[in-house]
Amino acid sequence: MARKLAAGNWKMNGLEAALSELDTIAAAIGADDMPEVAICPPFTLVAAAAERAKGNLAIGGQDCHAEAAGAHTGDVSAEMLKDAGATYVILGHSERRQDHGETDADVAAKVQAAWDAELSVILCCGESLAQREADETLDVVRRQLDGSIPEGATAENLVVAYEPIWAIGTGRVAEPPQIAEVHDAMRAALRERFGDETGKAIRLLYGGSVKAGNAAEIFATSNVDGALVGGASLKAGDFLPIVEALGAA
Ligand SMILES: O=C(CO)COP(=O)(O)O
Repeated sequence: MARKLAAGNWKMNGLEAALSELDTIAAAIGADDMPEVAICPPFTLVAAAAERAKGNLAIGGQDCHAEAAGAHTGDVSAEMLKDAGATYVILGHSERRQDHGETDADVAAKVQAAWDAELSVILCCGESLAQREADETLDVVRRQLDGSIPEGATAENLVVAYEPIWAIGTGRVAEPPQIAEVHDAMRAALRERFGDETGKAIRLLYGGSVKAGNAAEIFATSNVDGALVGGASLKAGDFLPIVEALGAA
């Protein structure tokens, strides 16, 4: 079974001083028996973070353009992330889908660009509160997976993160049975589409108000191979207990 993954998404947070948190995280996770740990800082810190991670810690971007280069003011390509030292990129986060109108087709094009640049993708999906209340969760997630993942997924180039929008930054974490229902369905969909071996090995992360206090319960849930952590990844003191809980799970 693939190594579990604890990934931190710093979102639009972090000035140079935040790299001291990254140093603390990188120093703490040297041991081989720890899960894999990735931090995805804002673009401005990717190169410095990769330099300071010293190979203990994977570094990722939070988005990339679908094209490799060109006249796209303000955008960053997958190849540029790779060049800066990133090995991961988060794509299809609900904040990008909402703030920038990204569709599943847009996300799929970005995933392909990331793969072309040999980055591993952390692909996000998840329903809104209205969709959950309308009992559409499994359909929404299935549609996002079908539409956002191109052919050619492997356990090395893809990680899928289930992040219910109503649980992001709200302190309202999904209940383990709710997480299990979606993760089991995602696992089945991936096995159906990419074959048993690949579908079983693609890591599935839960994201949405993961904290030290709820991490153990989440990591004990069916088909949860790690977490994508927002707010609690900004401070080493908040993030490391989550990493330890994953190691112990
Ligand atoms: O969106 C998230 C990670 O990508 C989750 O954010 P929070 O952990 O702050 O709820």
